[in-house]
Amino acid sequence: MIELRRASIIRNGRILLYPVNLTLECGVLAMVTGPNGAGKTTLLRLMAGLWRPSEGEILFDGQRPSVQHRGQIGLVLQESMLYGRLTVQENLRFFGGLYRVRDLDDRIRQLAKELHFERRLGDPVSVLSKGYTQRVTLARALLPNPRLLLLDEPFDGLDPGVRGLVKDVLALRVAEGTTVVVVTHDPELMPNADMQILVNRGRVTVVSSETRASRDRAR
Ligand SMILES: Nc1ncnc2c1ncn2[C@@H]1O[C@H](COP(=O)(O)OP(=O)(O)OP(=O)(O)O)[C@@H](O)[C@H]1O
Repeated sequence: MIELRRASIIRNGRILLYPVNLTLECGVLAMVTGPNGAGKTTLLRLMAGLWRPSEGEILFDGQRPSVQHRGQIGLVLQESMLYGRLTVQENLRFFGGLYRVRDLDDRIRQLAKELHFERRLGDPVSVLSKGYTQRVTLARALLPNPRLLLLDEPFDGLDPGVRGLVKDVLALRVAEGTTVVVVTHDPELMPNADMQILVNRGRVTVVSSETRASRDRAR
């Protein structure tokens, strides 16, 4: 699905990510861990196409990234990227419009139900708690049904019940074939990850990897 070929990020003469080779197939759940400042978010930005590789290249389905691929990537960074003065519904309508999501109101209702925030659709985002904001941010990323979902600390600030809910939502997307990459400081939150990626001082290492086929065989 996505392949990084000796892709690196250099900013102001500093290497933030050393050249990395990494391939993520469809329907893989990958967990990215590592200390603060290691380069985890930088890796997400690189995969999302927000930052171009300084060296090397990224391929989507074997092709150079295009505008069409951008629409297939859902990205949740630590800042919510929602408009505080707009309601939850208005925000989702706005982003859904950008992504040209079909049957938008139905899709919004469906995601609000799935992520348990239907009763907050009319509230301005600025009054939401962190846990609700996280869920709405995830819904924004899920609106266009992305094939690649990149999440930076999606469990941060969630109570255990909501963490379980978000995990289920992600597991369902993985089962449907979405490739999901989750940055987390707590590996115990992702015991089902097919792939563990460690980032340390800009160096990316795949610690363990299990293909979908081998995972299915083990069941
Ligand atoms: N826009 C930028 N320009 C230059 N350097 C940056 C930029 N953004 C981040 N960095 C640097 O890149 C390095 C990696 O940062 P990054 O945010 O990827 O780390 P992280 O592993 O996600 O950390 P954390 O766990 O604290 O979120 C840090 O030293 C940071 O200062």
